[in-house]
Amino acid sequence: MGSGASEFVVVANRLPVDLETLPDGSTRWKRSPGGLVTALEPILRGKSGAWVGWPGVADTDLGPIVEDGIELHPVRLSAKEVADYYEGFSNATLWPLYHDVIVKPVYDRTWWDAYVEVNRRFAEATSKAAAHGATVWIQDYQLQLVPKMLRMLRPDLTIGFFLHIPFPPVELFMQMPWRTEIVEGLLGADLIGFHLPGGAQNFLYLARRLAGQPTSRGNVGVRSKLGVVQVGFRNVRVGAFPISIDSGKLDELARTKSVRDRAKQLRKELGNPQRIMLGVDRLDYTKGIDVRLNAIRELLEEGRIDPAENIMVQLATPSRERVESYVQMRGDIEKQVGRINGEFGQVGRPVVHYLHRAIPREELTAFFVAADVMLVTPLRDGMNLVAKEYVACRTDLGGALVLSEFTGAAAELRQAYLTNPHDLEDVKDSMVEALTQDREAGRRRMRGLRRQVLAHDVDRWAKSFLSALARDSVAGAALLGDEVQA
Ligand SMILES: Nc1nc2c(ncn2[C@@H]2O[C@H](COP(=O)(O)OP(=O)(O)O)[C@@H](O)[C@H]2O)c(=O)[nH]1
Ligand SMILES: O=P(O)(O)OC[C@H]1O[C@H](O[C@H]2O[C@H](CO)[C@@H](O)[C@H](O)[C@H]2O)[C@H](O)[C@@H](O)[C@@H]1O
Repeated sequence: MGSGASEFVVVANRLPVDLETLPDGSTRWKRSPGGLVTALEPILRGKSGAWVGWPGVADTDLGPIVEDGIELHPVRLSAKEVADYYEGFSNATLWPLYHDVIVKPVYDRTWWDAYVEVNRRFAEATSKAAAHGATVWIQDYQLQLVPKMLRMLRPDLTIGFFLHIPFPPVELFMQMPWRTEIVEGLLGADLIGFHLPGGAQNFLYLARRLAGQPTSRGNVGVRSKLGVVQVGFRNVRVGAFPISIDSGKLDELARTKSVRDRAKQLRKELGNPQRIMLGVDRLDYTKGIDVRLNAIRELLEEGRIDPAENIMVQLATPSRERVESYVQMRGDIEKQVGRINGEFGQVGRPVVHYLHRAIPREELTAFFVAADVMLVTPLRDGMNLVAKEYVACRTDLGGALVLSEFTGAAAELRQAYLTNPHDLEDVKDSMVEALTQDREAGRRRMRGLRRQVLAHDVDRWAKSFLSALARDSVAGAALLGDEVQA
């Protein structure tokens, strides 16, 4: 297969923009949801590379286009492939399996066939876009077979892979009927990145057990002490690179007069309550939106918070709306919101303000600035960029972050009010602590959080991964890894 022109290629299930069809039949590009796009878009813009991905709608044939300075290579998916590969295998098999089986994963052989087929198409499209000797960075669980497929097509490429969601413990991963194929697919990369050392360790163990490859045994560090898997003559390195946000840019945006004025106005529109709690999530069962709503309801029932003075705003971006577990969860959450407002709200003064739509970035920033307590309560989350965004927006050192221990972000944001989302009493106590925190103590916590988020931004994440990828794999392994043992 011939080579293309791009020296640096990002490959992700989604392009950074989705093609949207308007009611009059015309189309326009709209930013894709989720943290992966938030993180990668600024990096690619700075590198004039290419992005291979799905435009978000089925059965659309599009040639390469340039959008906002990024060369986009759309990959076509049929409606059946969207159902089987994206909604099915990616989001009803892998997503729940990798998120602690919060929902039972479905193992369907036709979905697996579609996953293989679509991964092959992504590998072929990437092979066409990448120049000889280019660096290719493959993203996330939807494309775990692409590294091996691409290496077979293009042995000249340097291939990195990053997993944005947790990599599960061996006991759970072993459920997967195609577990060996997935591990071998990933081993096609030169460097495999995870958010946390735990994910990297889980993978090393499985590479030994399922692929039968010798691996290093020592602990993997954060951006250091990479693990190594020996695959024939190749050394595949494995490491932890916690992702982040463009903290400087968000800090700047949060300081603008328009955002600060809008934050004040939002407080007024919400009835100037003493405390505003905020949740911002894709509407996903991993995010623990139900956990925080249950906690609020019980706190109200117990009289520990006053509904006239403590309100909550939940911004929920629509997500994976045709996947059964998402349909059901939306119904459950909307019922919970209705119940709380029915029991504790007043006419014109609900306790929970719930919006099911995407909010423009500037408006979202104003919500972060306006909120006294940010509620981030996932049952499991790879990282959770929202937690970091809230911190970056608190230029005034105000606010408090309640953060689930089961997010990747909790490993870095130690001054948050950390909580176990499986323990409702603990969540309630953390919320009350955050709502009633002493001003000075709160400022100290926020100062510590901001130090972490501003020093470790998305640029540092990308540079740490890409510079490790650039290091010669043999010499790099000797320098960075532990001794390799069978
Ligand atoms: N502009 C905008 N961004 C949103 C909205 N809801 C969530 N996001 C962004 O989507 C990203 C979510 O990332 P993360 O918390 O890591 O969770 P993920 O959805 O699982 O990727 C963050 O950058 C959020 O700011 C919204 O309504 N509007
Ligand atoms: O593309 P969708 O199916 O609409 O889903 C949106 C994205 O969700 C996931 O995001 C993850 O990546 C974030 C950045 O690393 C991380 O902070 C978060 O914890 C993850 O859940 C998913 O991994 C992406 O592939 C999706 O595009």
